[in-house]
Amino acid sequence: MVSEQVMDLVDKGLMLPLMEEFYTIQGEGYHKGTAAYFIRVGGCDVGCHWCDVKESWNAETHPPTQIASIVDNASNYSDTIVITGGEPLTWDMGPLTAALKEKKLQTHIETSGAYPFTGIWDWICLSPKKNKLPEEEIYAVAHELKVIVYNKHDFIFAEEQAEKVNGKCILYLQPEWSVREKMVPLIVDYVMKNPKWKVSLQTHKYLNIP
Ligand SMILES: C[S@@+](CC[C@H](N)C(=O)[O-])C[C@H]1O[C@@H](n2cnc3c(N)ncnc32)[C@H](O)[C@@H]1O
Ligand SMILES: Nc1nc2[nH]cc(C(=O)O)c2c(=O)[nH]1
Ligand code: SF4
Ligand SMILES: [Mg+2]
Repeated sequence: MVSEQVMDLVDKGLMLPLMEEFYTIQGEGYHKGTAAYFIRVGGCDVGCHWCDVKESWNAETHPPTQIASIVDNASNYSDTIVITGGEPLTWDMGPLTAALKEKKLQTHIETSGAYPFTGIWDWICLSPKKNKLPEEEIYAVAHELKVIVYNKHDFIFAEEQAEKVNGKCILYLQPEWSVREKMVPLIVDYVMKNPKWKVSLQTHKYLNIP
């Protein structure tokens, strides 16, 4: 049981349910290939059936952790900190990102955008989900749009989402891992026909790193 005091600190974003942290190479999207420290925050209600981190969903299984200790630790590893989850925007990202910025660290987020936008971010990767669409405000500030392609309808969904993002946003199609053999040829063909899109692969899975 978590005390009411801890629940209040989590509500304020001063503590966060921390699932795991690891220093690795960003595998996906625009910053692919760049060393970064990942902070995976528990809690997600979006429910993607193909989610590759379902253990993250239940916030109660991840210990509420003081943001000061998360930041002190992260600053030992890298100048670039990727906040992921779970769905990080489940929580108020304001205090965590303010503390990271105070240490002059680059703040990146991986998000579905399904909850209100909070935090100070140097890079926003928006990966929208059909079952819980992004809140409107994130489309104007996203730096990259990364649509997961599980079936052919996802190309239509990708175009709908591309209509909504700002003009500078870089557009990626990323195969859902379990169907990659089937979807990669379709994505390659689609990108050659529609070159405003780029291919993103989960390169960390090919490299056998976290
Ligand atoms: C696990 S999610 C956590 C962050 C946030 N909840 C989100 O979905 O953006 C991190 C990234 O992995 C992608 N992802 C999750 N499962 C995947 C899978 N099976 N194949 C390809 N990409 C996947 C998500 O779309 C997202 O871009
Ligand atoms: N190496 C590596 N790159 C990633 N990019 C996004 C990830 C995520 O799960 O959010 C991820 C991840 O889990 N590992
Ligand atoms: S939104 Fe992200 S963490 Fe949540 S179920 Fe979907 S892929 Fe997994
Ligand atoms: Mg991942």
